[in-house]
Amino acid sequence: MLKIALSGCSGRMGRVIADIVASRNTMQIVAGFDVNTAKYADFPVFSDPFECTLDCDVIIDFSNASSTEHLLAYCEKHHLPVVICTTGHTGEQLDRIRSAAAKIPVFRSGNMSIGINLMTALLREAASILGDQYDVEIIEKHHNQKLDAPSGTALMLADAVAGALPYNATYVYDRHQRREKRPAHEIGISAIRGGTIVGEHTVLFCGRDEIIEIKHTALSREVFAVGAVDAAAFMVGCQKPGIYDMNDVIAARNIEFP
Ligand SMILES: NC(=O)C1=CN([C@@H]2O[C@H](COP(=O)(O)OP(=O)(O)OC[C@H]3O[C@@H](n4cnc5c(N)ncnc54)[C@H](OP(=O)(O)O)[C@@H]3O)[C@@H](O)[C@H]2O)C=CC1
Ligand SMILES: O=C(O)C1=N[C@H](C(=O)O)C[C@H](O)C1
Repeated sequence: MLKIALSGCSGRMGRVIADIVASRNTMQIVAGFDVNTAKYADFPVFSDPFECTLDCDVIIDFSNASSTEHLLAYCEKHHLPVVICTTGHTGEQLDRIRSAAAKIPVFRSGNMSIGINLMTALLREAASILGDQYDVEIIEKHHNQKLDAPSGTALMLADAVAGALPYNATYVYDRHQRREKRPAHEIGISAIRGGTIVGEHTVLFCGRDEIIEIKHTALSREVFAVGAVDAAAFMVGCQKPGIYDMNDVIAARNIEFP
């Protein structure tokens, strides 16, 4: 039985994860960590991971970027693999994640759905073919409760495109004070917030007289939750310190993207 501790257990994603784990007989949530300790689940919830003395095999984290450093200290102390799904990290927080990966297995992805991870492969292909003849713009849409912008996914998609372009792209998040034509070699990233949109990401390659759009729509939070639970099972199997992402989980299942 896989024993999971769930960070951010009282939040939107935490509650979906708890339902999915409860529906599987190979795993259980033994503890939750959350600043909000209101009772939503049938496992104990701790406001600080260090208060928890229960045994677990892996941590899944959907909380807040400000809690990552403390959570990593706990994982390092107990030598536990961690699946970080939280987004909105600063450069410093990302450095801390990388330094933890020298000691423990760390999984990190801005999006846990198979569809978005396939999309990154399609984007790499498109960017390498279209090169510098097409302007790249990314539009992401999310619910009005989301704290960070742009989304972790939008940054992940931008990185996939940028890595395949023949130039060093600059990311541009805001044009409202600029009074100039759109320079080449930019990737524009726009964030829209409203209502209950689960998550929509569109990447546009805009050329002369034609536009190619590659778009992903998440219709429920389950797509992320299933990916996170699969990643947790994968991380318990892989004992080596290092940084892992959804491509490692997909490869382990023998699914091949181009
Ligand atoms: N990688 C992926 O595929 C996905 C990533 N996400 C990311 O996961 C994170 C959570 O999303 P979501 O569930 O919608 O957000 P919620 O705000 O619904 O849930 C986060 C939970 O964590 C709690 N929390 C806030 N600060 C801390 C802290 N310092 N320590 C412990 N717990 C804390 C919140 O409490 P309170 O409400 O009281 O602040 C809340 O209960 C976000 O960063 C989001 O972008 C979301 C979906 C998919
Ligand atoms: O906060 C969310 O809801 C989501 N966050 C992730 C992100 O920042 O990309 C993933 C997903 O789009 C939902």
